[in-house]
Amino acid sequence: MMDMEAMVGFVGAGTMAFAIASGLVKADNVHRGNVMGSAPSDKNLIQFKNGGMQTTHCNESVLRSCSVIFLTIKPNILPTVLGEIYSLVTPEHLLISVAAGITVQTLEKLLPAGTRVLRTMPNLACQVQEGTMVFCRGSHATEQDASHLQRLMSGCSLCEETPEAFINIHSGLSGSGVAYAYMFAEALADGGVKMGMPYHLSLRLAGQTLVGAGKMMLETGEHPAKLKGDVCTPGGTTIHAIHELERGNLRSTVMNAVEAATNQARNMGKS
Ligand SMILES: NC(=O)C1=CN([C@@H]2O[C@H](COP(=O)(O)OP(=O)(O)OC[C@H]3O[C@@H](n4cnc5c(N)ncnc54)[C@H](O)[C@@H]3O)[C@@H](O)[C@H]2O)C=CC1
Ligand SMILES: O=C(O)[C@@H]1CCC=N1
Repeated sequence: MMDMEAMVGFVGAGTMAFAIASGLVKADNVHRGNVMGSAPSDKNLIQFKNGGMQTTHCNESVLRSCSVIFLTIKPNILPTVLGEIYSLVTPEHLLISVAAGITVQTLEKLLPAGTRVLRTMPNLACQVQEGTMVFCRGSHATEQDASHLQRLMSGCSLCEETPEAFINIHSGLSGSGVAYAYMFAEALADGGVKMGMPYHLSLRLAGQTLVGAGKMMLETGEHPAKLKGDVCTPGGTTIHAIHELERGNLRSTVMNAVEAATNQARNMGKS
């Protein structure tokens, strides 16, 4: 059982912060009134406000009010923001970074000695309780901290503890991967339009096709190659389409995309 009364903070109240915050609230793991997000301008706080969550322009207020805090700012401003809140971080805080590429070593260097840190990589689908997250522990984070995050995320995301090396790979596979899926959905819908179907119907069918395919894979536990085979009638429509996808190097292109994003996350961790 989660402590529903505990405050959960977000330093940075943008897209990813809102996705996690609303996922936690929808999963009934936190009361909406016990979520606090900070950002410099109102523009970025509006979603939090509309969702009944607390907002502030002051990162310090988040540190003073919450013990569990997601660091949901862009990687390039993380050092500046951690510098600003440094003196307010105490052993009571658990800091959970979602910043792509930023290593545990860098986070710990930027925070007071002994700070409990978890490094995570989520994806945007936390917002609809279908997210993925992997995380690793910093040197001072405890078993309880890891279980706390897993309980917190339960109901809005798959959440696995992994070696730190997998975090950048998960950025390439799933953090960014949802964007590849959107491109695939858009292309399916465009194909429908090309063949004469109205766009809105085509788009809804494309989205549901992705949902259904993912659900089949997870619920049956079957390998995607087997499920693909189930769709292919000999001499039928699907195998003709699959031949075209192979001609366009779909699988190799997707593997290259995961590699490119992973390498970019690794580079971001170096600078
Ligand atoms: N967008 C995504 O799908 C994913 C993003 N991430 C990570 O999440 C983090 C945030 O990314 P997004 O939400 O996409 O960016 P975003 O630009 O939507 O959100 C960043 C937020 O930080 C706020 N901010 C700017 N300066 C600040 C400061 N000095 N103090 C406090 N807040 C400040 C902005 O106003 C904004 O609300 C990044 O580190 C990114 O790597 C990780 C996985 C997926
Ligand atoms: O594009 C990015 O850097 C972030 C991390 C994964 C998804 N969005």
